[in-house]
Parts: sequence; C-alpha cells; structure tokens
Amino acid sequence: MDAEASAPLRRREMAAAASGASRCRLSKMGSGRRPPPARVRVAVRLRPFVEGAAGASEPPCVRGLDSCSLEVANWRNYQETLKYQFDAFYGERSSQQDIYAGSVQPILRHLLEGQNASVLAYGPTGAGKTHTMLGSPEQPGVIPRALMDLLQLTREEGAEGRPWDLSVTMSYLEIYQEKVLDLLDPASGDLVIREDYRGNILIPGLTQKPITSFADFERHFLPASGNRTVGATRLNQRSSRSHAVLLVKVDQRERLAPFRQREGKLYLIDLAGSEDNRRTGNQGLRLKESGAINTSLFVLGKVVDALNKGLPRVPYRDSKLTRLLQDSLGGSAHSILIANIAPERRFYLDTVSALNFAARSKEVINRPFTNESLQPHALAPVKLSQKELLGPSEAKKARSSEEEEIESPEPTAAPASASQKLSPLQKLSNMDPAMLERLLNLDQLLGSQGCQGTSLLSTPRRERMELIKTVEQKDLEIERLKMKQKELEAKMMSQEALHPKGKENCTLTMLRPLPGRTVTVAKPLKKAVVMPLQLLQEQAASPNATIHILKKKGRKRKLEAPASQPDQGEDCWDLELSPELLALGRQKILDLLNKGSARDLRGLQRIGQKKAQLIVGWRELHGPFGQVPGGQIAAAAAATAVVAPTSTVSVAPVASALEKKTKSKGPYICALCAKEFKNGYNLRRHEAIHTGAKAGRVPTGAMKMPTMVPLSLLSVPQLSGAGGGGPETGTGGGAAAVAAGGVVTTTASGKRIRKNHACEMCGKAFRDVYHLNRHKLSHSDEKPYQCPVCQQRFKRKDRMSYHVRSHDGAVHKPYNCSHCGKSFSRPDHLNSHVRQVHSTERPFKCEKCEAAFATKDRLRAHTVRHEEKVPCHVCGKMLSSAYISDHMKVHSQGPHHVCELCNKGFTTAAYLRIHAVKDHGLQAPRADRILCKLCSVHCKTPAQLAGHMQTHLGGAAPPVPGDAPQPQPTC
Ligand SMILES: Nc1ncnc2c1ncn2[C@@H]1O[C@H](COP(=O)(O)OP(=O)(O)OP(=O)(O)O)[C@@H](O)[C@H]1O
Repeated sequence: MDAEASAPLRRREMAAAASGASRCRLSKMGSGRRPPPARVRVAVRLRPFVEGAAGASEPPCVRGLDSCSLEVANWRNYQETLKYQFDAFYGERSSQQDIYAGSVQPILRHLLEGQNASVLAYGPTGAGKTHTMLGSPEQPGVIPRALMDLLQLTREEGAEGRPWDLSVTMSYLEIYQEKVLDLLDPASGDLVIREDYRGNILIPGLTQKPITSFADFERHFLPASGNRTVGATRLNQRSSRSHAVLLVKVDQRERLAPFRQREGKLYLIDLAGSEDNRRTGNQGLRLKESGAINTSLFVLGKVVDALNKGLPRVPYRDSKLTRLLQDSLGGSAHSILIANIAPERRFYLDTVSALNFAARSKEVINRPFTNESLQPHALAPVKLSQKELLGPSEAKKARSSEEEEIESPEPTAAPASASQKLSPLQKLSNMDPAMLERLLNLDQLLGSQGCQGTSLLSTPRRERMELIKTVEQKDLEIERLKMKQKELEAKMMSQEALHPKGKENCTLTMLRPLPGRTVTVAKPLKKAVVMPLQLLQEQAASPNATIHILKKKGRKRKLEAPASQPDQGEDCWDLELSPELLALGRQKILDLLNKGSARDLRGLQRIGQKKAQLIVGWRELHGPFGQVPGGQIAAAAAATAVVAPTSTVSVAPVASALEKKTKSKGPYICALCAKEFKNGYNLRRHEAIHTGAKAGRVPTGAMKMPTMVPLSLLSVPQLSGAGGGGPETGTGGGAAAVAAGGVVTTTASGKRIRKNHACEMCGKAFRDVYHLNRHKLSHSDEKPYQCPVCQQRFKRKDRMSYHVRSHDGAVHKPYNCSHCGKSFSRPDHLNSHVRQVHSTERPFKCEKCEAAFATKDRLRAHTVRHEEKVPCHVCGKMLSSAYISDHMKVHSQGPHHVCELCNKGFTTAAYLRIHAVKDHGLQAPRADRILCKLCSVHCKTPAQLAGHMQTHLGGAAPPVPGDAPQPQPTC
C-alpha cells in the first residue's frame, strides 16, 4: 500500500506535531478561554467517467481550473460558467493517496493533542463517496489509510519510555432510516444519541473495540461493513442506503504526575448520497430509504445555513445525522468535507447542488479544544480492561467467550482492590473522564462521611448527574453565604468604630435569643446574616429607636425585654419601627423607587428582575412616585431591612405602593396583553385567561401586581417590515409597531383599541390572544372543525356552525347576484363573487410582482409563489412550502385524477383541470359526481355533495334559474 511507502518522514512530522501535544493547553473547561476557531475545510473530488455508464461519451460538465478551483457550465446561460474555489480540488486523475495526503492526513495529528477530527464524504449518489472513504483492495481509501497511520503513530507515541500511554478503540455505526444501528453488534437495535455537559456527542451502548494493529482493525471492520445496508438503484449498483460512521477514539494517559488524560475522536463518515427519485427509479423500500436520506441531507443543509447565518437555533436535533455531526459542524472538531461530484451531464444539477452545499460549508467555523483532564486518582495506575471498554452487549458476550477476545493491549496492572472498586465503571465506559473523576471523588467523600451504603457509581446516570448538580449548587450557595458574612462583619466593624454604643445596642438586639423560642429566634438571626444592612444603619442613626417584633396575630414582644414575654404564637414575624425610622425608611424607599436602577431595585426584598423592570417601566411612563403611602411604610422599610423573606408583608410594600399609585392614576393593564381594566378584580379575572387559573381561586399572595407596563417590555415577536402601519394608524399594524408599543386603532364607534399581539408570520397586530390565534389559522392548512352533516371542514367554529345551519335551511340568503341570480348570505360574499366571476376588477395587488387579484384569498394563494422553495424530501423537487402537502400525494397516493381523454393521471383535481384546459382546450372540467344537479354547486367530496343536497331537501330556497346545471366538459 502506498501509504506505507511514505511512512518514515511523514510519521516523524506527525510525531513531532504530536509531541507538541504534551505542551498543548489544558482543556477548554480548565483554561476558561474560548478555543481558537478552525474553519471547516472543503475539498472537492471529481470522479472519472465510469466505463460503460450512460453519458460516458459526452464531454464532462465540470472542469478543473487549478488545484483549488473548478468551473461548471451555467445552465441558465450557456455563455457563462460558474466558478468555485475550495481548499482543494482533486481532478479525475487524482489518486486515493493524493486525497488522503493532501486533505486528511494533516488533521490526524490533532487526535494526539486530545482534539476531535472528522472527515465527511458528501455528494450525490454514485459520485464516489464510498470509493473515496473505503476504496478497494487495490486502491484503499481514506479509512484504511488513516487507521494505518494512526495506529502506527499511537504505537510510536505510546512506546515504553514515552510520557503517554495510548490506546485506540473503534466503533462503527450506520444511520438507516433515522435509526442508529451498531454495525459491530447488529443485534443491539436503535441506539440513542446523547450530549454530555461539555457538548460532546455520545452514544451509550455503542460497541467499542480496542485495536492495536491494522489486522485488529480489519478483523472488526470488514465483517461490520458487510452489515451496512446497500442496495441497487438505477444510478448505482451498490448504493449506500445509510450514512456510515466509523468512530476511532484515541485515549492517552500520562504515565507520570500530574497524570493527565486526553481523548481525541476521529469520525470518518461516508454519507449516503442525495437522490432524485425521478432518475433513480426508486419505489417501495428504496423510495422510503431515499426519503430518509434526502430528509437528513436537507437538515444538514439547514444546519450549515443556520451556522453561516449565526442563527440562535441550529436544527441539529431535526435528524440523527446532524445530531451526530453536532461535534463536527460548528462544534469542537477539525473537519474536512470531501464533496464528491460526477462529470456526467446527467448529474449536472446534483453537481451544482453539491458544490453549492460545499461552498456554504466552508464558511462554518468550529472551535476545537483539547479534551484533557486529570486522571482520577483511583484510575492513575489502572488501565481499563477490555471488557470495561466494551458496550453492554459486548461485555456480556465477552464474559461467555473469553478466549475469542483478543488480548488486552497491556495486561491490567490494577491491584485486586482497585479493580474491585472500579467494577461499577463497566457501566461508565462512555462517561467523560472529568465526570468520572468527580464521581470518584464524590464517592470517596461519601465513604469518608460514613455513607457506606451509597454506591454512587452504580446509581442511574440521571440521578448521578442530579446529585452532582445539587452538590455544585450547594457549593455555590455556601460560597455566597461566606462572602455575605464577611461583608457583614466588615460593615459591623466599621459601624462599631463610628458608634460603639449603637453597635452594642444593635448587636444585643439582633443577637439576643427569645426565651423558649429557639427555633423561631434562629430565623431572624439567620436572616440577619444575609440581609442588607439598612436596618443597622437606621439604628445607628437613631440609637433610641426601638424595634418590636410582632407576632402575626398581633402579639407584641419587645426585644429589649424578651424574658418578660411568654412564648406563644407562630413562626411568622413582623416588625414595628419607630416613627423616625419609618420616615427614614420611607424616604429611602421613595428614593430607590424614583432613582434606583432596575439593579438597585432588585436589592429590595423579593423584587426580582421582572418586578424591578416593571417598576422602572412604570416610572418612565408616569413619572416619579409622589410618596410611599403610610400604611405601607413599615412594611416598605422592612423590605429594605432585616426581615424574614418568608414574611407575608415584606414583598407587598412596593407592590402595594404601586397598586395604590395605579389605582389613583390610571386603569389596570394586563402585563401579558396590555388590555386595560377598570379595577383589579377584572384584571385578575382576565389574567386567568393567560394563566389558566380560576379567577376566584387566585390566592392573594400569588396575585399578579396590576402593572402599567411599557409595551416594549412585553414579549412580542419582532419582525421587520411585516405588517405596516404605525402605532396610531388605525388599521394594519405590524410587529414592528407592536414591539414599539402596540398599535392603537379606532373602531367605527370611536372606541380606541390597543393591539399588542403580532402574528409571527405576517406581522399583523391583534388586540388579544384569542384573535391572534384565530388569525394564525389562516396561515395553516389546519381545519379543526368538521360539519357533522357533510364532513366539510372549517378553520373557524363560527363558520362551521353557520354552515351547519345552512343544512336546515336556516340560513337566510338575501343577497342576490344581479348577473346570475345566485344568492349569498353576506354582502362581502356577493361582492367577492361578482368581482371574481362577472368583473375584471382586480383590487388586490401583489407587492412583489405585477399580478392583481379579485379577492384577498387569491392574492394570498399567489404570494406563496414568492416564498423560498424547499426540496421535497422524497424526490428533491423544489416546491413552495405551501404546496408540499399537495405534492406529497404524488408519493403517497399516486395519481387519483385521471383524464378520460388521454388517460394521464394527476394528483389533484386542480391539476387535471389545468391539463384539460391546456392540452385539450376544454373548460374547467369537473367531476360530475360532485356537481349538484339542482344548483350546479361544486362540492369537493361526495360526502359534501350529500350534505349539500339536504339543503334542497330541507326546503331551502329553490334553485335560481341562472344556476341551472350546465353541460360540463368531461376529461
Ligand atoms: N475516483 C474514482 N475512480 C474510479 N472509480 C470510481 C471513482 N469514484 C467512484 N468510482 C466508481 O463509481 C461507482 C460509484 O461509486 P460509489 O459507490 O463510491 O458512489 P457513492 O457516492 O458512494 O454512491 P452512493 O451514495 O449511492 O453509495 C463505483 O463503481 C466506484 O468504483
């Protein structure tokens, strides 16, 4: 093999690069720095003409310009060519070695740095992806070459006397019809893909085979490749029906202190090719497979687009393939995409589409980082045994047929006790080493605390993660408390220096326990440690001030003479402050309410981010607060003072103050939809619509504060340019206007309505959620309401009810068309009928082209044409998204509507009609069976016709003469 020939020099280069790995930075987690970016590198490989294949005698549609660029003819304009530039271009004559050495080999060194790398072969079916990745015995591809080099490298780097001990494992899987199947253990069924807390993608249960030599690799890989699903199509006799992923992991353990460990993963991916089923002739299972392949490749395209556009959501989870590639695209791997293309003209469109995808992919930025951590101390001298590295089903097999397993790369040096201790790790073979380290430490900690029965490592993974999370949270909390305590102590010291007496009083007051109330006294004391110091400052300012602790039920207890009071009452405490203190408190609160930033306001008890923003918003709208009402002062003061957060009065101050202010100044406005109400009760009743709670049962404590919210604070989708109309325009509206504060419209009766709900699709504004939701139906095909008589479906319930009444003859149709005599129940229906049928008036104009329409509905149907087209996931045909469901009938039902003249089939009656007009010159042929013979009304289905007939049977208006059935052209 030629890869072997070039070995020594190349290996030296790679080893030198790899030895630099020992100086490489610590892992991303440890360093806290953002890893440097690495663009996805893209190489294009042009396959030669395949002998005997169709089109082999024609000139190629692609031409290489140099080692990085190529051109293809522009099918729109044959005078032009489309030029593309990539990181590398390999022409028809390039060998497997050229591609491997030029594009793949350079990234292998990153594996020894503990980084991830991936190689993806992409392209249309039959373009040579499998040839590039796998090759043949005579021309081995990327996979065998990479493995051979990697194993050689790890042997050299892991040799005795070198600082690192290296081991290599391999896994092999395929994604077939959205199922992840283990090719090394085909019996294991569909596997799940998970993500660890660092964003690494894992497949629990996936078999990992340790390999130490190329012979090892072949022994596992060749039979597993036989398990991959392939099938014949018109374009490729051995077409891959699945995406195949070979995962090679390189684990490194430092032999000496500090016993670091690294893990580098190499993904070698042979994607299935995108297929145009009009050309592959796929049917049945092949068509289904093809659908799955095209869908996942379509999602792959969306992922690349989202990454390029920097969208907040990248749809990795929309397919198994992209979920698995999350590491490689926009993730942590050094990635190479090899786009394979074919020279034949019949592949032209596929070629252009593959080149476009490749061009977009080279913009994607990854951030590879070194997966390095310290070895858990218990693991330091131990190497995981083979069985521990295997997946669950493999481990089982290994136990039963020990002799079949190859020997461990190195004999396990673990002492008996250590291996016993590690036995639960068999289940943790897929766990991140850092996580494993934490678990071991935790386990040890629990052991040292006497929790012998706690076998943390054998608890399910989710519980372990939760435990770790809880411990981390507790750590953080303890840290925070410590900081606060230090802060408090420092402040007390400074107070003591200024007012030694006051301090004495204060400390006494704060710290003296209440007799017989050890439990309740502990609460204020505890809170005194963590709360702000305003109270201490107030007391220092007025040393004679007395503080009373009141029991919730009015019992009063002076801290100065606690012994005189018997112990009664509940756990709930309140404060009573002296008038000076109250005045100071009042001023303080007022200042804070009027001048404080949202952040300052959050210093108040139980005022969070949201409430603080609401207060600031209120202030912006209505100016500063005049005063804090007297009744709330004690509580308001208490809000800034040392008060139990559980106290029922400590929150109320600001809320109540605001409530009073709101009452005096203006109406109550719902914070969610900005609807105005006369009083709080009505507002709360209304809020129940949003929350789903029953109005009468809302507990006082949980009541929402009536708020005067600046509308910009409301979460309204921001759309640009949609809608139209300004805030005061009266009609239309638009998301931008909504986001800027809502649209105010005036009704015919002069009533002003504020519309704060923007439709995400078109930006139109609505006054409440109900109307918005009703409107949203116009953007979907969903028709949730069905007529019980004729099964006709409707988007709106009122329309359906109205329709049902028409079956009873209960619908009055007073509006008659003067041209044809047809009756309508509503004048707008009549108008639209006249415009459509009898006039040339076209008032509804398309903004994007010259087209004009008689009705809004027609215009809406037309605008679909201007929408971005998406490919059908079965045949790849580009269609407007609105037509996809119609189009899918081609694949699911086949042509149901057959032309009687030429026997050609169509999926919809509309297409048949178009065909009849275009090809046979007939006018609007419709199936007679769904035409009412009495009034010539067309029904969509026979069931609808049956329902419609009841209109006549039920004594509805007799048919108008003009409506007499016309002879219909048939087709
Ligand atoms: N560079 C090449 N040199 C010679 N023959 C090639 C080359 N590339 C591909 N071929 C041949 O073209 C045919 C199709 O190639 P291959 O099966 O690799 O396509 P593919 O892209 O993997 O198709 P699919 O997506 O359907 O699996 C094979 O017979 C293969 O040997």
